[in-house]
Amino acid sequence: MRIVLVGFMACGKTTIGQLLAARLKQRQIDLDEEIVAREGLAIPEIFSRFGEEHFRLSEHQALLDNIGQDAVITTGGGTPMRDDNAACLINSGAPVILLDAEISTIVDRIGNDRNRPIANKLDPAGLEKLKASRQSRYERVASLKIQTDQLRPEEICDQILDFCREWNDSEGQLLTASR
Ligand SMILES: Nc1ncnc2c1ncn2[C@@H]1O[C@H](COP(=O)(O)OP(=O)(O)O)[C@@H](O)[C@H]1O
Ligand SMILES: O=C(O)C1=C[C@@H](OP(=O)(O)O)[C@@H](O)[C@H](O)C1
Ligand SMILES: [Mg+2]
Repeated sequence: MRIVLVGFMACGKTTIGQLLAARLKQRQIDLDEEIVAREGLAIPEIFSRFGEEHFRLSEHQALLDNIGQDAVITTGGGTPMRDDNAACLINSGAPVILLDAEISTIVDRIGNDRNRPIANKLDPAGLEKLKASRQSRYERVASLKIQTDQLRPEEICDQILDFCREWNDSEGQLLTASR
C-alpha cells in the first residue's frame, strides 16, 4: 500500500512514517534521507555548501524517482511547494496525509535539533509566518488532515490506516479526522 505524508517541519512525518511502515511491513522512503544518501552530506551541509536551490532540485528528483514505489513515502516540509511536486503528489493516486500541529507544538518538537537549516534561523513568529504561507498548498495536495498536537504517534497511525482502508470511497476529498 502506498501512503504519502506531507506537512510542516516537525509535525511528525518521518516518525509516523516509520511506525506506519512497521505496521504495514513495508518500506519507508524518507525524501530527506534519500537526498542525504545521494549527496553524501547532511542537510545543513547541503544548504551551506550548495544553497537551497540545489537542495530543492535534489528533493524534486528524489520525489520523481520514488513516488511510484509501493512504500510509505515521507516528504520534507518544503516538498509540496514546487508546482510540479504538488502535481506529482496529487496525481500519484496514493492517499496523501497532512500532519498538522500548532506552532507551540512544533517549537517543542524541534527542540535543540540543529538539522533543519530553515527552522533554525527562524523564531516562533517567523515559523508561524512560514507555515501560514505554506498551509493552503499542504491542504490542496492532501486527502486527509490530522491535527497531531494531542495525539500519540500510535493514535495517528491508527487514524491513517482507518482512512487508507476507505481510500477508494473518499478519493479527492479533504477530510478532517474526528476520531
Ligand atoms: N505525535 C507526536 N507526539 C509527540 N512527539 C512527536 C509526535 N510526532 C513527532 N514527534 C517528535 O517530534 C520530532 C519531530 O518529528 P519528525 O518525525 O522528525 O517530524 P517531520 O519529519 O515532520 O519533520 C521528533 O523528535 C519526534 O519524536
Ligand atoms: O520545510 C522545509 O523547507 C524543510 C523541511 C525538512 O524536512 P522535515 O519537514 O522532515 O523537517 C527538510 O526537508 C529541510 O530541512 C527543509
Ligand atoms: Mg522528516
